[in-house]
Amino acid sequence: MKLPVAELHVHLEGTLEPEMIMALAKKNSIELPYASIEELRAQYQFTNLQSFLDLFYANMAVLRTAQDFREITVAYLQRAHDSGVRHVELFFDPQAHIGGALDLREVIAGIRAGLADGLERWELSSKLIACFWRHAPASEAMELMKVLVEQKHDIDGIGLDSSEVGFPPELFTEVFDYARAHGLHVVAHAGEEGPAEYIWQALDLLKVQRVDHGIRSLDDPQLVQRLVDEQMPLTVCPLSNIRLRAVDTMAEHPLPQMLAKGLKVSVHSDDPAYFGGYMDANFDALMEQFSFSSEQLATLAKNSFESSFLDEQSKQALVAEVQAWAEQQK
Ligand code: HPA
Ligand SMILES: [Zn+2]
Repeated sequence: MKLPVAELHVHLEGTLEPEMIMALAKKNSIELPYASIEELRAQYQFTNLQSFLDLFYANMAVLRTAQDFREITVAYLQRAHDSGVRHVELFFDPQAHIGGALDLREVIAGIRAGLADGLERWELSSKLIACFWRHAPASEAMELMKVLVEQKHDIDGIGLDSSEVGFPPELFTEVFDYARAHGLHVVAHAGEEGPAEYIWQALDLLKVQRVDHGIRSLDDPQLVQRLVDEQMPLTVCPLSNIRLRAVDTMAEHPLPQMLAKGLKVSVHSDDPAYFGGYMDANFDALMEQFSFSSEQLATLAKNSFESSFLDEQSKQALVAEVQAWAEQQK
């Protein structure tokens, strides 16, 4: 039996494997600046978050039809299912896909069709979260936020992603107020490269229900205390942190320290096609370095379900499966 987990921090566009990028470019007659898959793969050397985002945004332009979105969603869910994932809360970047021929409604319909396929084929449940770009003006996010609500687009929540340093959460206070007032779940990337101060802002101004990454919280003991007291979920992405140089080596990754402090951490894959793998690869890398006990693994898995936006009954059923897994390890 695989360790059952929830994937709460994965960007759909970050699951586009190089083979899919080349195939979609060909199908949609899009010229890529790479002659071969090897040339494309050679770009996957990142020095920081921005160096990754530049490639990530360029590559996602190959997505042009609702069917493209459906197919990449199903391909991801297949991969997630294979690695023990039982529930997914999927991010996508609407601002990357509007302005062209495709309507936002078709993008969301394509993703939702893929998510429905996943439920039918693998009983994999899901939520969909639209992330706003923090490098774009907050006024643009606000306009889009209103469109999402007024036109009743089928999303479960909103997030905040892209370039972090220089774009503090406070810029998006109004957007998040609006989302909460309309019953949407709210999460935000904070403390990946940016300072602990951005995590305070995400809590106090955006009033988020989860912090994505949050590793820089360890710089601020008062913040750690607050996060522990509130049992605020932090979605940690080990391979992402290494590949984007937020952390130098796996040996220095703060996850064991975060667990030991009683922070509500869980493990996620962020942009698995870019960072060296899916949920299983993240756990393998952690195990190789830290040899976590089955109790520690069960805590990470239990946290992932408890941090999700599933209803209480579903959470309890999945947590019971984690306990059954832990029993089997004895
Ligand atoms: O790790 C990330 N950080 C910020 N924005 C992102 N968009 C995709 N992945 C990321
Ligand atoms: Zn992310």
